Amino acid sequence: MKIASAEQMRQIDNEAINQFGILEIALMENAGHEIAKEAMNLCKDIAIARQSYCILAGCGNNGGDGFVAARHLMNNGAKVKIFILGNTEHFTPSAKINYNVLVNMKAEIYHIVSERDWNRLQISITFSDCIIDALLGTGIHGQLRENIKKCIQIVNTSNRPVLSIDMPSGVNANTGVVESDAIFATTTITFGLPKIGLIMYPGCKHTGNIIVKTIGIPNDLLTKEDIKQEAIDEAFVKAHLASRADDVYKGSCGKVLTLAGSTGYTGAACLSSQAVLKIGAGISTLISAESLYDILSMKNTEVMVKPLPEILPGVLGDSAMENIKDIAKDFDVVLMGPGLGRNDETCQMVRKLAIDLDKPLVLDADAIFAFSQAPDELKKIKQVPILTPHLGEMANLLHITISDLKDNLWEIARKAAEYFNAIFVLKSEKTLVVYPDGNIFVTTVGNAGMATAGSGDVLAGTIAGIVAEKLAGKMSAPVGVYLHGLAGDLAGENGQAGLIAGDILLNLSKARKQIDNK
Ligand SMILES: NC(=O)C1=CN([C@@H]2O[C@H](COP(=O)(O)OP(=O)(O)OC[C@H]3O[C@@H](n4cnc5c(N)ncnc54)[C@H](O)[C@@H]3O)[C@@H](O)[C@H]2O)[C@@H](O)CC1
Ligand SMILES: [K+]
Repeated sequence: MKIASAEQMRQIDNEAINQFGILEIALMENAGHEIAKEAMNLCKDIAIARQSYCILAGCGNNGGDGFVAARHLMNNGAKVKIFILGNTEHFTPSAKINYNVLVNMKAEIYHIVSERDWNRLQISITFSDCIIDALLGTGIHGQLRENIKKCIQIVNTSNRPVLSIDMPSGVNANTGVVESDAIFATTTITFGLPKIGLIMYPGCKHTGNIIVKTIGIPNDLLTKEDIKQEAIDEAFVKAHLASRADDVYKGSCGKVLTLAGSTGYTGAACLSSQAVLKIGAGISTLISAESLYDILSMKNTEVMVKPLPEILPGVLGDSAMENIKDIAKDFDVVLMGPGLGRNDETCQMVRKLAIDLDKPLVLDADAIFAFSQAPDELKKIKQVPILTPHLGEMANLLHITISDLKDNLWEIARKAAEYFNAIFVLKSEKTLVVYPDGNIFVTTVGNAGMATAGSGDVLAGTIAGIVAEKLAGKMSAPVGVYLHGLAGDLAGENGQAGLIAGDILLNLSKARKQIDNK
């Protein structure tokens, strides 16, 4: 499913209204109806006449959604109290209409002004079965006003179920940034498309379950090409990863040549070349500097190891280059970089190989470092390469600081992908896959336990394996990112702290089965 910024969502709403002729009030009605249904679902263990709701509303359309929900809940027989924060003179027209309806229905409405109002709010929250958060949606701007902040703090310490409307109030819809406070929701019901801030940190920690309702917005608007962000979720992977045929043989399942490892870093070579097989490719061959051959062949059984002449103990350089080019002819994909080392000659070899080989390439770790010494060389690569930097490696490649990169991550990543004509898998707590055409895919799986040595090596091998198997085509990088994250989540079921890269490796086939089976 695509994900939208606040501006894109506003644009979609406007087009639904102005081009398709759907009234704003109708969209709000649909939204409010869905909210009421979900609220009753959250309270389904309580008889409807005993259900008690506390609706916290701002004066924008988010509050308006809350007013419609209040009406539907009242009509169903639930007890509803509505608390309004903000200046009612600033009601949006649609919020005002629905507020007036509630007044006509003699709904229990309180405007939070005095200390007494705050006390009443506190008590109502304590005794409610569900709080509906209709304070702020995509219209948040600037620092939170003090009354909203105070209200959020009361909700967050109440220990009651919370249904947030569109966004957990306080989370920036464009970035996921929480400036000061934000509601921690049990469920967030969002409209049209999920907003970027629901997917990114720290916003994603505030959402609880996310439910998306399209509220009658025409599908053409929700799938427009100019919305260039998409979540990598189960549906995405199922749509893009074809099933393996029955009549395959190892050669037809994809062959990956891995150039990885140096003295002290044989583990990186093993993890990446083994991940190639564990994710499903048929053949994995690892190039080794000759003095590492014994250890690498001891550590690998299914991966074939080819020793080549070295320039220093455990270090590959010019002397291996022609051999590698020759060997690579038989492979579908070349993966370079995990633990390969940063010797000048190694770096030069990596750059020359990447430019000369007319093959799909996955460049990780030290291969990315090699290009940071001459970034423009990346543009000479014949096919669109996949680079898998973490934020530090990306900043180093672009010769900027990590904090500058973080401040404007999406824009910088988009520009870099376009400039270098490369696919960037930007590894962080929310890994992004950025394409030269500006499309960004954001993963929805993975956990903090995966911040562990070797996790990136497994990812590089996973992606190379998926590219080689040719079942996910242009979407191999996001599919690989998802399967790696899912494998990490499966491994994390036994505890996230202490999860090691080998655990992710072991769970790759299970992750893939989970996608194939469902
Ligand atoms: N436009 C549409 O067609 C639809 C909009 N919908 C709802 O409308 C929402 C967006 O509505 P709006 O654009 O009116 O915006 P919001 O209702 O999200 O926020 C605007 C209100 O919040 C206040 N506010 C903004 N920043 C604040 C801050 N830092 N501290 C305290 N108060 C602050 C403003 O004064 C204003 O009252 C969506 O999130 C969604 O819930 C839905 O009704 C579906 C249809
Ligand atoms: K909200």
